[in-house]
Amino acid sequence: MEKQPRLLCSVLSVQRRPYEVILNCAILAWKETQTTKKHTGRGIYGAVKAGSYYVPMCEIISVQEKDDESPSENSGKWQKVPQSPVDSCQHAFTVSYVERTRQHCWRCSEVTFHCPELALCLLWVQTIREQLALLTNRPKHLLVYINPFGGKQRGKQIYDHKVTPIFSQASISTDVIVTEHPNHARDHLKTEADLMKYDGVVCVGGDGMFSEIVHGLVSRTQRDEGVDENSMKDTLVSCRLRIGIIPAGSTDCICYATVGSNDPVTSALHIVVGDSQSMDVCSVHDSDTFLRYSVSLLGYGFYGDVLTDSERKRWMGPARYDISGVKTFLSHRYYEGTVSFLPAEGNSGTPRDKFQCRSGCNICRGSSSDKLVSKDENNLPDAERQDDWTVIRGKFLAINAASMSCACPRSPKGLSPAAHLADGTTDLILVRKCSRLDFLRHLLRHTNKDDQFDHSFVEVYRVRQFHFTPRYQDCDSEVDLRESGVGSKRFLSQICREHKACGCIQAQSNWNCDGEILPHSAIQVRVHCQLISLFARGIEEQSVFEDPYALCAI
Ligand SMILES: Nc1ncnc2c1ncn2[C@@H]1O[C@H](COP(=O)(O)OP(=O)(O)OP(=O)(O)O)[C@@H](O)[C@H]1O
Repeated sequence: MEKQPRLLCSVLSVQRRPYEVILNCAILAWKETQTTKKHTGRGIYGAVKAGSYYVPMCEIISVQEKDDESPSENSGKWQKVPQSPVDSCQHAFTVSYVERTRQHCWRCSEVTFHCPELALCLLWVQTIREQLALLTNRPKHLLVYINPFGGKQRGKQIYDHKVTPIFSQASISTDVIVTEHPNHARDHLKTEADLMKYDGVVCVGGDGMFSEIVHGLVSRTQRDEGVDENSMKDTLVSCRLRIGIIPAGSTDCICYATVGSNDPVTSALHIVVGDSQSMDVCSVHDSDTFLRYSVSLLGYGFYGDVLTDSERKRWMGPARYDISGVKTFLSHRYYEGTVSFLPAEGNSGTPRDKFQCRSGCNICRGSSSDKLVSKDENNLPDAERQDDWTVIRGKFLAINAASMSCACPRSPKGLSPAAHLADGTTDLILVRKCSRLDFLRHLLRHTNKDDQFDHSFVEVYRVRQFHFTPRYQDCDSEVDLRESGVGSKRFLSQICREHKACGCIQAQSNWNCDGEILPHSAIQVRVHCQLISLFARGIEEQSVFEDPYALCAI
């Protein structure tokens, strides 16, 4: 970090002890002037030095003058007579800032500085406010959608009690819409919302609610920019507004991946400080028809079947996922088809890398130029591009595309631990037909720390685009069928598809698209690099901070 010139330096008191307080445009630091052996201060930013503390300017939430606490006003009680100049500091200001606690959670903390004179107190308040005003990435006006029925139906309560006080402390104004039906937020964003008024859109709910916001905002942006969503070849335009998620759902997978926890206060603070985390979005098409966007997981076979079955058991509540999971596992259905994909080349790493996507990830940072690359790809003749495609045919128990690790408390490392949030790729995981025991071994790897992909029947590829065609929609395979004399089998499975009640094995599954059923088998998927941006900063590593005093030019 570069040394910054001091803006202010004074001796002020904190909890009746004198501190040298320094402000520059990057940090506010305070160091005890008389450290005693007994007192071992804890740096707010981790262990700095005993009695030394600092907060980066970008993590200060607000500064307020504190009411005068002169002894004469506290009448009727015994008062301590001021012994030293520190005791006589009657003017004070309070700085609210972000403090890190356990498991990537943030809290709003405060420190009050007492000043000997009013003029000095006002100077500190004014100077800190001027510095905060220079942080132009902070939102001032937000559009908020609350799903009152997400998760445990506590969305409104969470917003009113935990988020509103933080937004008002940071002087953020809001327009709040409590949704009245599914897709209310999506449709409002798509057609009605006056987006120019806002610096961001916030959803209070779970992953389903976030998906609504993504669909509304991305579709609206393409419409405003004259981009045809139905055309696979068109490069989509990135959204101007950042999205904030206040977790109030049942899984909150996106919050875990982008913030590291599902704590509403932490998410509110990431919004207040104006964090920014880009994210890739996959568009899913069936020929020239746009179907959906996906940001986390596209799953065919096992995960498609679990979701389809669990939807029929909604009345069971969250237990339905476990019951459908066991049922689907026991049915051990596999699906035939053709997967073709365009592998990611360049510096994109591999799905088997040991390092994970974390705050400030170099691979994601280096990928921002991929937006331009993918534009150029559009200009290549089709024949040239097809040479780069890889085609795999087979029988699969599961075909998954993870655009992020998909880590959550149930699967601490996720489906693809090394997947990146914003590198313009998705990790395509093919689980070929194997025994039930082997498939169980594979599923168990989602819950432990062993290599997910270290099985002979599992293949993984980092890709920019992929297509899937189920066998009976695949023209080539008709030839295979005739040759192998199983035409009657095809005829039967067609009957079964049309008459599901017969209970025999279905030839096709559905796609699970970020937890929503996509009733299509043949799809074409393209990753759009960094199409959206969230009020988040990725999962932070524990870092060693420098001595703040070394950062202030004397
Ligand atoms: N007012 C509403 N009434 C009924 N459904 C709604 C309403 N508003 C939004 N929804 C729908 O509720 C669905 C689920 O919401 P949400 O994602 O907030 O919670 P969840 O499903 O419990 O959490 P998660 O998606 O994390 O598992 C969303 O797909 C959304 O479209």
